[in-house]
Amino acid sequence: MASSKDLTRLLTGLSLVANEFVKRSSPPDFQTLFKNALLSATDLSGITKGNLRQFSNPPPPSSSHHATASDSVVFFTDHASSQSHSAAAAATTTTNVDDVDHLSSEANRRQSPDANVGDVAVQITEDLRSAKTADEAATAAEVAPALPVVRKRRPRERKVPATPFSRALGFAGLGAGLAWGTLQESAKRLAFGTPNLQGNQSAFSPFLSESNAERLALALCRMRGAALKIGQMLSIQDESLVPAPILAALEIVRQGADVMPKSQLNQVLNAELGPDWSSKLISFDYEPIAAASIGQVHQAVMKDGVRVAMKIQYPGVADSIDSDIENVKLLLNYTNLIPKGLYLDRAIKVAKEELSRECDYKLEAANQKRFRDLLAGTDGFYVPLVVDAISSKRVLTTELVNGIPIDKVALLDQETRNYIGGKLLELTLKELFVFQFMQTDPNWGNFLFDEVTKTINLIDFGAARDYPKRFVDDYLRMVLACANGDSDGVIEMSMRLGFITGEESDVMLDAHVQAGFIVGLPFSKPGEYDFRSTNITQSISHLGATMLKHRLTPPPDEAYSLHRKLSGAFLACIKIGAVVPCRKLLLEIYKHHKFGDENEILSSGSVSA
Ligand SMILES: Nc1ncnc2c1ncn2[C@@H]1O[C@H](COP(=O)(O)OP(=O)(O)OP(=O)(O)O)[C@@H](O)[C@H]1O
Repeated sequence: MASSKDLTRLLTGLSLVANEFVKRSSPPDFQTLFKNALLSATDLSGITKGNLRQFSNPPPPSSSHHATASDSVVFFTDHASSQSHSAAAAATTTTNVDDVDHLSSEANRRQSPDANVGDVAVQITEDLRSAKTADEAATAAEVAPALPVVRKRRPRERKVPATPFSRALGFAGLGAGLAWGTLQESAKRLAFGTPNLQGNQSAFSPFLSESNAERLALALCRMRGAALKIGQMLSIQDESLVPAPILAALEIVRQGADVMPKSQLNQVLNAELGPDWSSKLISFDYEPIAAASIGQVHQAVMKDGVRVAMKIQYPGVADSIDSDIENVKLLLNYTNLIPKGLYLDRAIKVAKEELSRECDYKLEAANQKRFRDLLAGTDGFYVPLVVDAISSKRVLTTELVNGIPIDKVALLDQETRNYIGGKLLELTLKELFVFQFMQTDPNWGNFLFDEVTKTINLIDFGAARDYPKRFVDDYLRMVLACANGDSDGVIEMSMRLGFITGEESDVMLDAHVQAGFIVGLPFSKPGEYDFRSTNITQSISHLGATMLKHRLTPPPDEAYSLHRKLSGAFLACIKIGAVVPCRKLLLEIYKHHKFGDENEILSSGSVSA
């Protein structure tokens, strides 16, 4: 029902604008302010405005460069400079000659000229929709729950709000828009009654209405940066736990952000790579293959003919991580949706650190090279090469790879899905327990399955981190205790790792141990674990509420990214309906693991296969 609390929310949203005024020593001129206010006002009425992408070709950057008249691809055809620039690129790049040769041959092997990732994914979805034979229909029915009906959004071209002020204003507009949506929904419920959705969904607050969820999603797509990243993290959730309208809105967020206009894109490229950046390329496609949370990705062809993906960071997002997250926190606070036991401040601190690392593409390049080395001898995985000569702190150029994103492999045959599920779990266990270095962003788009080579192409290493040896040793002991149903072992290791203090109530300890056993279930029995018939996520969510209520300490810092990744790996197996010999994979790791402190063995628990 419309209440004074809703009005307070509306005012809190608007007060963000006022706050920003007070904080700023030099307020913007009134014309800009008026324009921004208008933009926010437009957003209040649905936040759905924005120009659809229309790529008109600009005048060529110099006389030696030519734009095609037909589409978004611009060709740079200066032959003389092509040779010298190609040589310069080869000289400055840190990849060695073997790597460059390898890059060319790998690229030829992997890049089928006409197909791109999106096409394949769309094709699969189309196949599902148009299944005609009984077999196809049966397969479609089998995978149907794994593919929610998604409303496709046409990408909008909108400038990234790049200054702290324009970003704060965007959040203020969103805050006010959400409050307005809440008022509308409350009024609707007053007149027509609370909608009777399935399960307990009718109990959701009017804040979580369908229109508010969509409003939030579209605003995040326009803002991009840290806020969108958080939305995308939330979007990787089990369908059975999240109400359908919210899930649909989060899917919008997951599909990608709005697109930077060409002028803004060129500004970033010139500033990062110098005005002659195009001299290293044969062509550059101004239509992005993806608009992600922190940057958008474009295809280009290098002078040696190799196709590459250039990830170009949105301006201003790196400098506004702190303020973006504070604004998200403000929004969350006045929704009253955050339970106390979430220790939001701690989670926010960790998120800020992770996001600032992700904005440093030099760090990402280093992570990617490290993973490439670590996985060099492992069958079934491929990490694309980094092209240092066309990379900087805000631009990352890597070899272009093909593949179907993991969430879209549901229509492939069972054997292939089992293979992919097994490979994903093998990789996850290896990263943590063998490499002690993990890519912690479980976004399904980061794993591209190439059907021809049966290889999972891995991309996006911005969120990679090391785990200390002692943490890894104890975590492995804890996972084994969970798998073996050993409650003393779970409690002992959880205390050592900092998940509990030991002073918790019996209710909390019991919930903690039960949650551990549920997560350990796939590893508990010899043979194959069938992720198609699991209810891990539902069981955990019941215990989660108890744990949030009775928790005495936030989880250790390492746990945030780690648990995001582990649950991402499980959810991927559930989503694709894989059947995986989980215990065998775990015991294989355990058998070869060298514990740092050999004397300290797990108090109980067997390692029988
Ligand atoms: N080397 C590549 N080959 C093919 N496609 C790529 C490559 N690099 C990036 N992409 C495409 O661009 C998308 C976004 O790239 P990436 O995940 O690296 O960006 P990000 O900003 O870290 O994204 P996110 O917000 O998902 O974390 C990928 O999902 C993929 O579709």
